[in-house]
Amino acid sequence: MEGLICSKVPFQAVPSISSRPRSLIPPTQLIVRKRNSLSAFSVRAQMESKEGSATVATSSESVADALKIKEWEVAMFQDEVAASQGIRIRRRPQTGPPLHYVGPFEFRLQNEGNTPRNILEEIVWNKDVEVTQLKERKPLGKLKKELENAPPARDFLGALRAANERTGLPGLIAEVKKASPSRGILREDFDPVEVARSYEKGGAACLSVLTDEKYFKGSFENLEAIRNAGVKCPLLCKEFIVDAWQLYYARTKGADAVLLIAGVLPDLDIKYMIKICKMLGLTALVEVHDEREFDRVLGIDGIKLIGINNRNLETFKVDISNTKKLLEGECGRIVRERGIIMVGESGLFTPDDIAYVQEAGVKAVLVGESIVKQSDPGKGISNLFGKDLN
Ligand SMILES: O=C(O)c1ccccc1NCC(=O)[C@H](O)[C@H](O)COP(=O)(O)O
Repeated sequence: MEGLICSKVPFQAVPSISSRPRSLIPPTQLIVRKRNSLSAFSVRAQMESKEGSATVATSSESVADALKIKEWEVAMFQDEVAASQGIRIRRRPQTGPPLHYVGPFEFRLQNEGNTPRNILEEIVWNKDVEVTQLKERKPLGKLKKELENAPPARDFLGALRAANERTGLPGLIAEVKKASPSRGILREDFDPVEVARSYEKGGAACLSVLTDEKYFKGSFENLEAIRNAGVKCPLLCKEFIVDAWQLYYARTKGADAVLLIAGVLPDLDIKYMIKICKMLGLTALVEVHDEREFDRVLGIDGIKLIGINNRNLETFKVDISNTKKLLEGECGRIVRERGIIMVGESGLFTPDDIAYVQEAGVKAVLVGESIVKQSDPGKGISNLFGKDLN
C-alpha cells in the first residue's frame, strides 16, 4: 500500500476527508498553515467548490469574515489530515465555526464533543492554550534575540552512543519527574537540581526534565536551574510540543533535545520541526507507541533517534513487550539498517527489564518512576542496571 515503510498489512484506513462522498469535498489547494503557527507566513486555504469560490470578500468587514472562515476551514482540514494518518488525539477545537458558516465542513457542525476524550488529549488542549498565551507574552522575534545568549547545545545523541559503547548497556536518559497523571506524586521532597546531580553521579548519560507544570509538576525553571547548576549531562526538555515556537523556547532555556510525539503531531509538523531542531542544534527524540506511528516516522527524513513508549498515553497501560513487538518486525530491520538509535521508554524497574529491552534492540532507555522515587536516585540507577554504570 502506498506509503507503507515497514508494515506489510495495509492499515485500516481511517475515515478522512478523502473518503467522503466527492460531492461534499470541493477540490482544495492548501498552502500549508499551522494552527498556532509561527505566522511567519500567512496561511490561506483556497477552498473552491465547483460552484465557484466559497467566499468572495467585497468590503473590509467581509474580508475579515472571509479570513475567519478560511482559518476555521484550515483548522478543520488539519484535523482531517491528522485523522487520515491515524492520529486519534484531536487538537483543541476552534471556538466554533464563524456565524452563518456555509462551506465544505458544515457537516462537522454536529457536535463531535468539545471535551477531551482522554488525558493525553486534555494535556494537548491545555498546552494549546498555554502556548498561545506564552506566544503573546514572548513573540518569536523576541525569542530569537534571546537565542543569542542561550548556552550552547550539547550532543544528546553522542552522549547516549558513548555511554552504550563504554558500558555495553543501554545509555540512560534519567527523568527528573516529580509527579505524573498515572502515578500521582512520585517524590515529595523534590529538589530538581539534587535529583539531577544524583543521576549524573549514578552514571546517567542524559537527563529528561519535565517542564509541564499542570500534570507533572515540572517547570522550565527546573530545566534552567539544572543547566545553570553545571550538570554536564545533555538535557531533554520533556514537554508536549504542539507548536514550533516551543522549540525556540526550549533552546533559550538550555535544552539540548526535545520530544516530538507521533501520536500528537502529523507528519508535516514532524518534518517541519525536525528541520527547525537541526537549525537550532537540538536533538529530536521522536516517540512512537504503535506500528502505524513507527511506520509513519520511518517515512520522515532526518530522524536519528526514536523512542518506543511502553506506556499507552491514552489509557496509561504499560507493557514493556511493546518494545520487543515493534522491533522484531520490518521496522526493526530498517532501524538497524539506518543506524537509528532506539530508546525504550517507561515501565523499566529491574535489571531483567533492562536486559529484555536491550535484547529487543534498544541502545538507550528513558526511566523515571523506578529511580526518581529512590531516596538516593543515583543508587537507584545501579540497582536498576544491576551494576555501577561508572
Ligand atoms: O507517566 C504518565 O503518567 C504519562 C501520562 C500521560 C502522558 C505522558 C506520561 N508520561 C511520560 C512518559 O512517557 C514517562 O514520563 C517516561 O517515559 C518515564 O516513564 P516511567 O519510567 O514509567 O516513569
